[in-house]
Amino acid sequence: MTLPKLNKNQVFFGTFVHAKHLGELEFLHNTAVCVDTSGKIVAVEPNCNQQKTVEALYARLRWSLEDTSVTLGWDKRLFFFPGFVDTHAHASQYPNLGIFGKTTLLDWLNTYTFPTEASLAELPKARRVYTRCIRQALAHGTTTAAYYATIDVNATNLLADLCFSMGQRAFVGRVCMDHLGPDYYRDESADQSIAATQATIEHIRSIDNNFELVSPILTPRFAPACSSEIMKGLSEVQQRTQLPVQTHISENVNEIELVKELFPDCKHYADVYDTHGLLNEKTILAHAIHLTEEEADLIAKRKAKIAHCPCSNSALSSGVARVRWLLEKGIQVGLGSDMSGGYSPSILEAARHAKLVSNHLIMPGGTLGNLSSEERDKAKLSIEEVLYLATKGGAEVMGLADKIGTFEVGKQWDAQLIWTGLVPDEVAYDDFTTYGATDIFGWETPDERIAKWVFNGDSHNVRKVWVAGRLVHEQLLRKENWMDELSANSDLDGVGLLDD
Ligand SMILES: Nc1nc2[nH]cnc2c(=O)[nH]1
Ligand SMILES: [Zn+2]
Repeated sequence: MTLPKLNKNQVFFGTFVHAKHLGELEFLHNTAVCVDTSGKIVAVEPNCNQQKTVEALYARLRWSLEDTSVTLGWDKRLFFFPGFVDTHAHASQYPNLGIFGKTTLLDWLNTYTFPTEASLAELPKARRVYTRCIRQALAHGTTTAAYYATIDVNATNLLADLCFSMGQRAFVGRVCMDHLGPDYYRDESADQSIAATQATIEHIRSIDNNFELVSPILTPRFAPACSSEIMKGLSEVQQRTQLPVQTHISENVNEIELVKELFPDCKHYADVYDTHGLLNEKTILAHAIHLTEEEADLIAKRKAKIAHCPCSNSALSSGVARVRWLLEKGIQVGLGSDMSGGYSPSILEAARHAKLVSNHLIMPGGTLGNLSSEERDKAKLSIEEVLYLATKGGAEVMGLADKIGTFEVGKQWDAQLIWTGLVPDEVAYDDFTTYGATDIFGWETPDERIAKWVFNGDSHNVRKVWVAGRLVHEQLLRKENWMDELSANSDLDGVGLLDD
């Protein structure tokens, strides 16, 4: 199968905001973005508030009004933003979002994670979980995600099917782990694990021949859960297929000790992946918190990428990754929700958290607290920088920078239409209307509006979402009578939530 063509060309009018370079947001006002039937941007035209510019644009493209569908975003509460890229998410852990107690990585895996992942071998349950996971990700503006599924081939294939049918761009990985995991959740052998991975690759090829929307990704869970044989086997598959690879690195201090014990001949954690042929420009490494200088230099040399997962790193008290340090070494960095080490499906949440933990790093008592004040200011990430990581940075990490991440001719229309409430001139104290959590009064500068969205925005602000030109999410406005509806349907899930 391949993606069917759209039946119309499309033009989007309004304000477009994107980050073409680290630390810079570009605002394109009064602009039209034209998208052809393959979902590709073919023109980005300024001054389109003028009729004659629009007419000339249609003439140049040889498009007629009848063959073109139009989305108007002229309202000053609206702007288009590139779809978010989640470079690290465990779709199979979605039902556990927010559930982690006081655990840290290794006991969290055994207590919450492995039992949940194992339970998804039951396909109706997997369908329910994966459908909600994708729906929520799209509703939060995530147009592309690198997903871990489970060790189960059928459930992993189902995740790929759902991404394709719900229209999310995704890498889907069947988790490989033949070591240390519990008896009930472990591959039987390296050979079985590689054969199962191969089965998922073939399945994804059968639904998306050229991996246009959904691609397999080789997924050794992390070094402690993988034998040398499994890692070597996956490296051979990669050399044959050129597929991307995802895994974890240097997330937790106990995990690092375990890696030292298990691989005594390797110099360090990064060297484990390197000596097994898994450290290269197609590798996405999640976390990378406690890397040594030597490891970071090796990662930079191999051009491997890093998924920064600040919500997870805070939730599991893993530590704070030194993002500025990684970027200055020339390593490409994106953001990951790391559901459900992370508590939220939202990459906007990851972006704001990335900003805040970069502040924590340099506070007195923080890891870099002894730096000079000039160096400390430099280590902090700005809003413009975290929005870059959430979009173009993520695209680079996934090897998709030529396709997504910004609004430029030649890229795919992967976008979200953001709405920020505008408080009316007159508000009464007994008016209970809210305009989302981002109250815009109208006097804010464009940068300030973006800052308010980054710190208080959520899925309520995401009006529409497109992937490859296709509308994949549209916000349904809340019905006024939802309370009546709940009491009329008292068997609805969740109604008695507070009773027991
Ligand atoms: N955060 C996180 N780290 C891991 N390391 C190995 N497996 C996992 C996982 O599922 N989540
Ligand atoms: Zn993870």
